[in-house]
Amino acid sequence: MASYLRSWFTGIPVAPTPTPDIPTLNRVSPPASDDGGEDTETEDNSVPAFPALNSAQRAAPSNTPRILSDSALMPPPPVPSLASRTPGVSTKSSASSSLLVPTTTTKPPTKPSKKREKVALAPGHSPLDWAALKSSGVDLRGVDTLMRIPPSVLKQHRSKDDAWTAISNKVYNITPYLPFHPGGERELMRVAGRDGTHLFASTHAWVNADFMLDTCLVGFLIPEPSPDSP
Ligand code: HEM
Repeated sequence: MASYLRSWFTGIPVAPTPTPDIPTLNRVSPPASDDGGEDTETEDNSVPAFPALNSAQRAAPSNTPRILSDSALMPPPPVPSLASRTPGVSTKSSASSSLLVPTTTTKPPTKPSKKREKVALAPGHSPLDWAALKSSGVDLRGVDTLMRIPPSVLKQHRSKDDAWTAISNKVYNITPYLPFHPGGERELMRVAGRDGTHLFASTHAWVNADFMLDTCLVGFLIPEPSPDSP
């Protein structure tokens, strides 16, 4: 066994001692004599060298990292026209590598076309007050039943105290909502007596008119009936 281990550690193959009846090729396992034969008396207890004397580690020149000198290092990439730059002046050729603010940002921002006015609502007319009024059970429709309303009928309701508008084919009485509208009465009156779907959506598409005005529903917008129809 000892000779087997020694050959494994040192890497030097131990020449098998061929015996007449055992072919050399079959000697893959330690020889039977290792278990307690003649080798036990001459057991080798010497500690093998580590790394092995003929190992690749020992063969390597040195594993200490080599400190490269400046001349041995890869040179940095050339900086185009950096040296010839005048501070504060943009050069077209070095526009991509320049640290200057792009010229496009020096233009003043264009003014918004329309200014949205903030409207101060009267006390007691906050969105919460409107929600409370809606759920109070007070009649906000002003009509007994829901109706089919053609544009000609809608047109007749365009005064502040009797204002209707159509949004997505639903006709609402907007009179009670006028003092609660965050955009102001004047803006809301622009859709009185007509289809306000487009103006409403272009102003605040995120507002849920159906929810805001559900208790103000008076009917549904229908196409104008032709004069010939009965
Ligand atoms: C007809 C039903 C309408 C309802 C239920 C309604 C409802 C509302 C609501 C809830 C807000 C507040 C939105 C928010 O804070 O984000 C608002 C704001 C506003 N609405 Fe309306 N609106 C209506 C129609 C209109 C119309 C027809 C116009 C203008 C033509 C208009 C102009 C505005 C404006 C300018 C604001 C902004 C107010 C601000 O920024 O403080 N609204 N509206």
